[in-house]
Amino acid sequence: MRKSLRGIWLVLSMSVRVSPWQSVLCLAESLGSVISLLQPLYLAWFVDGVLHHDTARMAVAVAAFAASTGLSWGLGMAGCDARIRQFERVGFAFDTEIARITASIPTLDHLESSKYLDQLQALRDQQGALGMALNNVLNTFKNVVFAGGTLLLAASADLRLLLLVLAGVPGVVATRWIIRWQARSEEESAEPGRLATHLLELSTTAGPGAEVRVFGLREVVRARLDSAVAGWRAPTVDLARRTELVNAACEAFFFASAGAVLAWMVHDAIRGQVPVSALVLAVMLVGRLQSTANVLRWSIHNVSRLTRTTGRFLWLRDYDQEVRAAHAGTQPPPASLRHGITIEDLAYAYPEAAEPSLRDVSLHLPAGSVVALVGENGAGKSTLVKLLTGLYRPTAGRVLVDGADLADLDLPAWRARISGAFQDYARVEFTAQESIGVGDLTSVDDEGEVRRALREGAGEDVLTALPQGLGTQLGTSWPDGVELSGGQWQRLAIARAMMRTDPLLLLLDEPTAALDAATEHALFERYAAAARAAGGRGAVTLLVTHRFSTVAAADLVVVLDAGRIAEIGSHAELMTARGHYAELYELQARGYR
Ligand SMILES: Nc1ncnc2c1ncn2[C@@H]1O[C@H](COP(=O)(O)OP(=O)(O)OP(=O)(O)O)[C@@H](O)[C@H]1O
Repeated sequence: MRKSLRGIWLVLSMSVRVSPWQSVLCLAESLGSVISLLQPLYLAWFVDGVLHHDTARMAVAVAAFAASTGLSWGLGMAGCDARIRQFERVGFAFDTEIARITASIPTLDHLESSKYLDQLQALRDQQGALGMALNNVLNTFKNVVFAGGTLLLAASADLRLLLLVLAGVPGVVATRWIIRWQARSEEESAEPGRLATHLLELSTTAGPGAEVRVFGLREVVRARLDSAVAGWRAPTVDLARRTELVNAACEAFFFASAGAVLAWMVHDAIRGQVPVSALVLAVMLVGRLQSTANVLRWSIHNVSRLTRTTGRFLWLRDYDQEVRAAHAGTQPPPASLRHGITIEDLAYAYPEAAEPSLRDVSLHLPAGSVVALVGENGAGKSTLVKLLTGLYRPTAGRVLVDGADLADLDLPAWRARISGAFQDYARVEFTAQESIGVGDLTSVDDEGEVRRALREGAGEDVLTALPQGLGTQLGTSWPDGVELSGGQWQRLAIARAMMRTDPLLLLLDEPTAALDAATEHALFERYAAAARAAGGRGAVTLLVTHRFSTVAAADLVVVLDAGRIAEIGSHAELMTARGHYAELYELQARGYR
């Protein structure tokens, strides 16, 4: 009940926020429905007037009927129009809010949790449902008012009609079952729905298209897609079948009961114990009571649907607030680093992962240093990089920036002092200038700065592939858009990382994987020289790479193995130690000879 009230409040307050006047106008429909309530009574008056040859009564009945019909129709039209317009606006306002919350959650963990993704999928599957929720609230209000009035009218005609309320009880009970089945069906559909979306992307987008064709995966993907779609639809089909069956049984029971009550009243009318006008009213009210029972069931149904949908929205909002509360740090980052970045007993486990991906990591990255992070695939390098940006919350331990806990720092302010190129770099399909320039929003329109960043990231060659230079639209899915190679996209990502001129931490997570070893080496030496030149700021440069030839230029090499630090020291120290690093280094060096 509390959840339903919270959901109704959420929807109504959003409606008032979107447009207070339209919200009030929406209530006109309910008023029209109250006015139309008394129409059976006017008909009964008319019949009574006919039976008693009372023309005045007949005229009053006709006038009342005509006036109430006209008024309720007019109010109904105005209210319905307002309701439709308003629920569209409210739906749009909720969609915007969902997009805003999803994009602004400060960490990434949620995007890797299946629980979160299932909730989001259910929210997306019910797209528009939050707008419809306003419709449901208004309809429920109208239905409840109408049902109450109908019951009063029925009681005034003949108390036996109230027995039909009991005949509606099985329907109400059945509605509760249907609601439960529906919630289960939505949950069961979420995961196969996500799988179907993923498989559809695999089979219809250009990126994975090559592998799908080369490996002949079309049939495999299609078969899996069929089974995912079947898994996604099965709960809905099953729900529809059960619902129809139960509804038919409830209606049959209601009409059988109504037939019995009416037969009883006809029997009494023949004996003169019930006036004919009351019988006319009763016959008309049976139909109304039946539709009242139905709309009440739908109202219960709608309120529970609304509760579920608003519940998911509120869950998302609460989650956002919870994450924000956990990152409520307000301390500004230092203007420059004097000591460096210290990692203390850091551990991190991905959501729902059985084992932590990093554990017992303690490390000091001195101010002004160039650090190389190496290790085999899955060693935990990218995870460590993301922890330094505050994209994940450590499961244990902490990161200290010149002695200040990262958790106490103002996260957006800290991120404003980081720059980087990441393994999963973004293909920003804007113009080339904007695609690079977004690395520093304050200079996005400054062509000179963008050219400088391109130069520092060794990406000038990319300009030759761009017919309109920096003004070229990127991505062939846009008019006049140009597609780039993987390496060219990556060079733009590196240039983007060069846009910020005063980062305290420069993260380069295999940004050069698509470049040849010599270019990577040259680039890294350039970064290292730039980092040393900017020594006054104490910036730390952290490079993740698999190429040991590049690593030798770093001040410090950190070797990660299965989530732990295996070795640490300068290239020379690690070579002298003749450990795992030296072994891997020589292995690669032999490969190049
Ligand atoms: N989103 C995720 N959810 C669960 N586990 C993950 C996720 N991302 C990475 N992992 C796991 O965490 C471990 C470390 O992954 P990480 O990407 O940090 O390794 P890496 O050293 O950067 O590897 P690579 O050199 O291949 O990029 C791996 O065992 C990986 O399976």
